[in-house]
Amino acid sequence: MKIALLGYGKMGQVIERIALERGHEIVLRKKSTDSFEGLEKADVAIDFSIPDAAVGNISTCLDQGVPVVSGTTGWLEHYPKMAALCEEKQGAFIYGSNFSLGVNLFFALNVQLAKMMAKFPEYKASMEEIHHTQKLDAPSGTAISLAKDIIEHSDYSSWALPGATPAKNDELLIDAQRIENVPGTHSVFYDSAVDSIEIKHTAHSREGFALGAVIAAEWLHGKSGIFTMKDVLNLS
Ligand SMILES: NC(=O)C1=CN([C@@H]2O[C@H](COP(=O)(O)OP(=O)(O)OC[C@H]3O[C@@H](n4cnc5c(N)ncnc54)[C@H](OP(=O)(O)O)[C@@H]3O)[C@@H](O)[C@H]2O)C=CC1
Ligand SMILES: O=C(O)C1=N[C@H](C(=O)O)C[C@H](O)C1
Repeated sequence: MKIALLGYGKMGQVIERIALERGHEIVLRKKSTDSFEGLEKADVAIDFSIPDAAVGNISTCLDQGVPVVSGTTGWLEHYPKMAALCEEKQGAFIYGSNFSLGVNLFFALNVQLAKMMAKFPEYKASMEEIHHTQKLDAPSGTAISLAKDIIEHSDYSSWALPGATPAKNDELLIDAQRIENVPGTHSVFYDSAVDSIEIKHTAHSREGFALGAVIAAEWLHGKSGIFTMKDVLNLS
C-alpha cells in the first residue's frame, strides 16, 4: 500500500518504520510547512499531526478521495463536520483517540466496570492521565474517551480538569499530569470511605499506537464509511 504520513514527528516516524517493515511504501511525509504533494498517489493517509492541523488534513484527504486514519487528538469538537464531509464524499475515515490494542481492550474493561459501579454510589469515580511534556492537549484524547464511556453508564454528567473551584458532585475529574518521556498512562479510580478500586493502562513506548494505526490503515483500504477501532478489532 502507498501511505501518506500527515505529521512526521514522534508518531509519524514510528509509523513509518512499522509501515516499511510491513511492506508498505511512504509517498508523503508532511510536516507543518510542507505541501500535500504526493497525496494523490496514496492509497491511504495517516494523520498524526497537531490539533490545529487535523481538520485541514482530514478535509484535504476526503476532498481528494484518499481514505484517512486520524490519531491526532484535541480537535474533536469538529468531528461531526468531518463525519458529514466523509458521508458527502462517500469517503473512508477512522478517528481513534488511541490505536493500541491494549487501550482498546482497556476501553472495553472501563465500560464493564462503569456499568458495575453505577449500582454503588458510595464509590466516587475519578481519572488520571500522564503524558510527556511536549503534549499540546489536556486532558488526553484517550482520557476523554474513557470519561465519555463512564458518563454514558453512570450519573456523572460531564468531565472536568481540577480547577480553582471544587468539583460538582456530578463532575468526573481528570487529573492531567505532564512528566518527561512518559508515552501515555491512564488510570480510572473508584474510591469509597473504606477502599479503592483502580484500573490502569501503561504504554511502555509508542509502538502499540503506531502498529494499531498501520493495522487500521490496512483495514480501511478499499472500504468506504466512518469507522472506529472497534470495527477494526471486531470488538462490539
Ligand atoms: N491516537 C493515538 O493512538 C495517538 C495519538 N497521538 C496524537 O498524535 C498527535 C501527534 O503526536 P506526536 O507525533 O507525539 O507529535 P509531534 O509534535 O512529535 O509531531 C507532530 C507533527 O505534526 C506536524 N505538523 C504540524 N502542522 C502540520 C500540518 N499542518 N500538516 C501536517 N503535519 C503538521 C509537525 O511538524 P513540524 O515539526 O514542522 O511542526 C510534526 O511533524 C498528537 O495529537 C497526539 O496526541 C499520539 C500518540 C498516539
Ligand atoms: O500525545 C500523545 O503522546 C498521546 N496522545 C493520545 C491521547 O491524547 O490520548 C494517545 C496516547 O495516550 C499518547
